[in-house]
Amino acid sequence: MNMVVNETLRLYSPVAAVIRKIKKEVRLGKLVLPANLEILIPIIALHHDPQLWGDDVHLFKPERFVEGIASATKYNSAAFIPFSMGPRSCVGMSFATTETKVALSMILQRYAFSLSPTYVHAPFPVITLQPQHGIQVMLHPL
Ligand code: HEM
Repeated sequence: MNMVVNETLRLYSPVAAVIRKIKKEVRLGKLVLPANLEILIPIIALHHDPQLWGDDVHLFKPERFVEGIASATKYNSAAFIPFSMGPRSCVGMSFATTETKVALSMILQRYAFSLSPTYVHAPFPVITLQPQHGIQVMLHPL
C-alpha cells in the first residue's frame, strides 16, 4: 500500500509547488541567487521529469517504489518531495499517509471497487490538486 500511496503522491501531488525566499546570496550551479529573491519549487514538475523517473514517467507504476523511496529516486532526495523537504516540510506527513492507508484498508476490507465509465480524468489545481469532476467509483460488496 505504501507503493500505491507514493505513486499517487508522485503523479498527483496535492501541493503542486512551494515558494521559498533566499536568505542570503547563494550560488546554485551556474546561477547566482540574490538575497530576498523568491523562488518557486515546482514539485509536480520534478515528479514528472523523465530525466529523473524514466520515459514511463506518466504511467501509474507503484512498483517503482518496491525497494523504497531512496532506490526509486536513485538517492536523489529532491526528486520526490510531495511534502516538501527541509525544516519547513509538512508536519502532517505521517498523519496524512497513515490516515490514507487506514481509510483505504477499511474500504478494501468491505468492497472491491472499479472506476465508473462516467469518470473523466481531469486533475485540476484549486490550491491543491483535485479531480475536477470528482471520482465516480462503483463499489462491489465483498
Ligand atoms: C497528502 C496530504 C498532504 C500533503 C501532500 C501536504 C503537503 C505539504 C507541503 C508540500 C507543505 C510545505 C508547504 C510550503 O512550504 O509552502 C506542507 C506544510 C504543512 N503541512 Fe502539509 N500536507 C498534507 C497533509 C497535512 C496534514 C494532514 C496536516 C495537519 C494535520 C498538515 C500540516 C501542515 C503544516 C502545519 C505545514 C506547515 C509546516 C511549516 O511551515 O513548518 N499537512 N504540507
